[in-house]
This record gives sequence, structure tokens and C-alpha cells, in this order.
Amino acid sequence: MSITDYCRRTAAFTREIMQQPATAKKDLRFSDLGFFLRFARPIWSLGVLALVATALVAAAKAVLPLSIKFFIDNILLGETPAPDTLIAGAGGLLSSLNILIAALLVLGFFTGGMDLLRNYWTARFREGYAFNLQTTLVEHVLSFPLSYFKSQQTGYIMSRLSDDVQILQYTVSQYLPQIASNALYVAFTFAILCFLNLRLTLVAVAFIPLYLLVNAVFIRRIRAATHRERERQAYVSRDLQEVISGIDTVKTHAAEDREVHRVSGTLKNMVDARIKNTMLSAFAEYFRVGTMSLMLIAVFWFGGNEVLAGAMTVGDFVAFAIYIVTFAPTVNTFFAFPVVMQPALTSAARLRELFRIPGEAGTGGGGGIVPAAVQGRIEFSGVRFGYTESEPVLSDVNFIARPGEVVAVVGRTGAGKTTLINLILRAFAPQEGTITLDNHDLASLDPRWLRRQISIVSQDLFLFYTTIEENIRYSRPEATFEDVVEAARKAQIHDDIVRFPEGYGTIVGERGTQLSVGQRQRIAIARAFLKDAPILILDEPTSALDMQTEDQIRRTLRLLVRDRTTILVSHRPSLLELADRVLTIEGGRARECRGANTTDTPGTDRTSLFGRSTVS
Ligand SMILES: Nc1ncnc2c1ncn2[C@@H]1O[C@H](COP(=O)(O)OP(=O)(O)OP(=O)(O)O)[C@@H](O)[C@H]1O
Repeated sequence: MSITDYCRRTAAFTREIMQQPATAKKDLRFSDLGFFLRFARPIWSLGVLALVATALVAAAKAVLPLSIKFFIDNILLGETPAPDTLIAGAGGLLSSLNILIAALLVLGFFTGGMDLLRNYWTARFREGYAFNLQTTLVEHVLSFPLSYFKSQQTGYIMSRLSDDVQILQYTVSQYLPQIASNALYVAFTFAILCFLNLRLTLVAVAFIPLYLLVNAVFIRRIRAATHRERERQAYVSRDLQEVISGIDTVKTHAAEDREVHRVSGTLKNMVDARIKNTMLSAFAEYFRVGTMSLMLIAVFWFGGNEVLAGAMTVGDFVAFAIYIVTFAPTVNTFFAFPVVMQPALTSAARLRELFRIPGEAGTGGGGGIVPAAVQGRIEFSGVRFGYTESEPVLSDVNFIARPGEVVAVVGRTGAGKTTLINLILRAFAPQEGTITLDNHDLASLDPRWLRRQISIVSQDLFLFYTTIEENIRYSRPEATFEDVVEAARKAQIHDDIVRFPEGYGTIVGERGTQLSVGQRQRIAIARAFLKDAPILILDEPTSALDMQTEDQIRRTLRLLVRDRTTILVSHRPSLLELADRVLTIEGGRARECRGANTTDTPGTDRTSLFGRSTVS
């Protein structure tokens, strides 16, 4: 491409970024400030200390250039200061070179020491704030209903949890102390400038509306651009996470090139957004620096004329010039803060949005019934549920699983068996009808309490990156090692475990020793034995086992299901032998195909138990 083409492209690009929509969806409201301040409440005293130290350092730095004035006017030129102002009074005291040098040394040590304290208190405050925010956020996100995690991709959630917090922490820690320090420095310097020469100070101040104008033009655009950039960054995290988690599938399909192409597409969108955002900030900086230069030129022109006319001393002018040379960039960075703070404000808005998502009712001390005892009677009455309103997966499901009964749920693939289990776990709520446990509507129960009453052995077990012992103990943290071994023996996994060199201390999970799918399934069964919950959900618990192991496991499962209400989903006929009754899910309804014991109490009519359309 020729230079002319590049120039043409640059002009088109400039037009494009200035015409970008300047409204962002997730702006922070003023009331949100109070929300974010609450994380500072436990460490407010550190904040006060950091602020006091910042003020003292800013004041000390602000008075430093005055020493030049005293040096020129009082020591070199030997002028007697007029005793009517504070600065002139100080000049009287510092009229000897030795005293001035001694004062400078004291000021230097004081400023250095105070700066160290400021750094320490600021770091403690900043890290304390980030800790409070992140722990509350993790606690809040973990209280979300399971349906949230089933509908959002992991990479997207992770990006919100880590990138947004990091950007907020980084920007705030980087710039907030600077804002405080600069604000104080500007205030102190402004007071000294007024003392030195009020008219000249007004000349400098006359440029402030120009700064405000530059900000008015750019800030909303930059905020919107930052929102776009952050959202696209979350998409990149989502795609990267997906491709790394699914690396087996990618490799077996030799789809590396396709995936690189897909990720680079998302990456390119993010890079575009980032360049536009960077350029918007650069334009804003260009106009701010221009304003600052105009301010400096105007001050030098007016000040020079004042000295030439004898209306200002040389010392005053030199001190004023030094002040204005440091004052102008500080004012410049001060007005740049709304721009550099945009990433933090955007992250704060996104985090606020996450905090607005309500947690599951009943979690985090929010209520929910906690019954004293559990019988284990589960009843579905007229349950309708679909992932979309218009397409129900279950349209009218009625059945009762009595305490201690094993109810097998069968049906063709996609019929809704796992959906039914998810409804019992309260991952989703029925759109119509009710599900009760011991006559308590599930919606009224504390969801954490509910899930403590349920053990689940499913086709897929998540293992944490820790020892086998800890992975089994996950279902009952207070269990002893002997309890863990006993559960492993019952689940027929003990012999496999002791064959590993590290035995129960073998690290498994991501990047740990890999377990076969069958071994994982038996670890899940061991967890269920250990948890000893009154309700058991078996979702294809032996799908990965060979016939011989399944035969052994069936015997242990017979032990496991004893005295527990069990919902068993399996396509294996051999496992259905465990069931007292078999329900078939078909066309969104539950139909009983075989019942060994269908009465709630002896002599109860089966129809009354299974309701309208469910009895075969
Ligand atoms: N999170 C979800 N969002 C949207 N639709 C879903 C979701 N989970 C399942 N479905 C759909 O709901 C229907 C029932 O799925 P479900 O997993 O309950 O079937 P299943 O009987 O357990 O099947 P399988 O025997 O193959 O495991 C299917 O059409 C499926 O595509």
C-alpha cells in the first residue's frame, strides 16, 4: 500500500472513530459509588492514614519551589521581604543561606519519610479493598442458580471474574492515589500561585474551560469504546477457554487451523476495538497537551511583561515559572483522569451488573426452609418445563417416589431424563406445577440444604486438582481417612487406588494422574457412600464400566440404594433390576411401565398416586 493510501485510510479511520456510538449500555450510576465504597468500610482507617500522608507529601512538594524565590530575592538580591504575608514572613526567617539549606534538608527527609508511609498505607488499603471486593464477588457468583452456569460459557464468566477485577484494581491502585495526590498538589500550588501573583494565576485559570470542552467531546466516546473493547476481550477469553478445554476434539478432527482462524477472528475484533479506543485517548491527549502549551505560552508572555514593567520581582517570576511548569502538567493529568479511569469505570459497571444478578433464593442467609428431618418423599405434580417457554421438554409429569424406593426413569435419548434430575436439584424451576420433598415445595427450601440431602453419581465426574483421598472426601469434609477407605472399598475402587505409587495421596484432576472414566465413576460412587444422603440420583452410573465390573458395582449399588429414595436413569437393563418401579418419559409425560410396589401406604390406589395421564 502506498503512503497516499495509508493517509487516506487514516483520514477515514479518524472519521469512523469520531462517529462511533457514544453511549454505553452498562454505565455506572452515581448511587453505585456507595456500593463500591462498602468494600472500603472495614479498612477505612487505613484509607484516612493514606490520605493524610498523601496530603502532607503534596504540601511538602508544593512549598519546595518557594526556596528558589527566597534564594534569589532574599539571599542573592538581599531584598527585605514585606512582613504582611505568610510567604514573605517565611522569607524573613530563611534569609540566611545556612538556614535555608537546613530547612531544605529537614523538608527533604520529612517528604521522603512521609512518602514511604504513604506507599505502605496506600498498598495496604488498595490490596485490602481488592481482597474484600473479590471475595464478596466470588461468594456472590457462587450463589447464582445452576441455570446461570449452564447458560454461560466458562471463559466468559472467568473473564468477568478475573479481568474486570484486575483492571479495576490496577487502574484504581495506579491512578486513585495519583488523583488524590494531584488534587491536593493542584490545590496547594494554586494557593501559592495566588499569593505570588493573582493576575497571572487568573491567566492560567482562564484555560480551564478549554480542558472541560476537550473532556466533554471525548469522555463519552472513550467510555463507549472501552465497553466495546472489554466485551470483545471477554469473547476472546471464552473462545480460548473453549479451544483449550476441547483440545481432544480439536486434535482428533485435525481442526487446529480452523480453531486458529476462529480465535483470530474474535481476536481481530478485539484488536480493532482496542486501536479505536487507544486513538480516541490519543486525540484527547493531543488536545489537552495543546491547551497546556497555550497556557504556558500565555503565562510566560504576561509574566515576562510584568517583570519588564517592574510589577513583579525576578524571584517571584522564577518561582511562578517553576510552579506553572509543574502545575500545568498536573492540571493536564488531572483532566486526563476521567479518560484513564475509563477502563476501571467500565470494569466497575460490568462488576456492578454481575452483583445485580440475584443469587439463588435461600442462599447466603437469605431464607428458605430447613426441615429438621428428611423422609425422602419426592412428588412431581403437573410439572411443565422447557428451556424455552414455547417448547416444553416435560409437559405434564406426575409421579411420587416414596421414601426408600428406587424409581428408574427411562426414555429415548433427549426425552428429558437429565432435565427431570436437574429439576430435583433445583438447577431450574418448573414453569407449571410443583415438585415437593416431604410435602415441602422445593422452591421454598434452602437450596444448599436441599443439595446436602442428595448424592449424585452421574456419567461425568469433576475431579479437583488434589489427592484421591480429598476428592472422595469432597462429599463429607469431616470424614476420617478410614471412612474414605471404607467408601472406596464399597465402591470397588480401593484396589485400583492402592495400585498407584502414591495410593490415596495420588494427585488427580486437571494435569494430575489421569483416571479412566470407569475409575472416575467409581470415585463418584465412593463419594455417594461417604455422603450417606437420604436421596440418591444415579444418572447412568455404570455407563463406562465393563460387564464384569458392572456386575460387581450392581451389587454395591444395591447396598447404596438401600433405605434411600433413588432416582435411577439408565439404559442398561441389568441396572433396572434395582428399580422398584420404572417410569418412561415420552412426549414430555411420565408413564409407569412396571411397578413392584406402587402404593404410598398399603392399599392406596395407584391412580391416585400417578394422577391424570401417567398411569399405564
Ligand atoms: N441447558 C439446556 N438448554 C437448552 N436445551 C437443553 C438444555 N439441556 C437439555 N436441553 C434439551 O432438552 C431436551 C432434553 O434433554 P435431556 O438432557 O434432559 O435428555 P435426556 O433424556 O437426559 O437425554 P440422554 O439420554 O441423551 O442423556 C433435549 O432436546 C435437549 O436438547
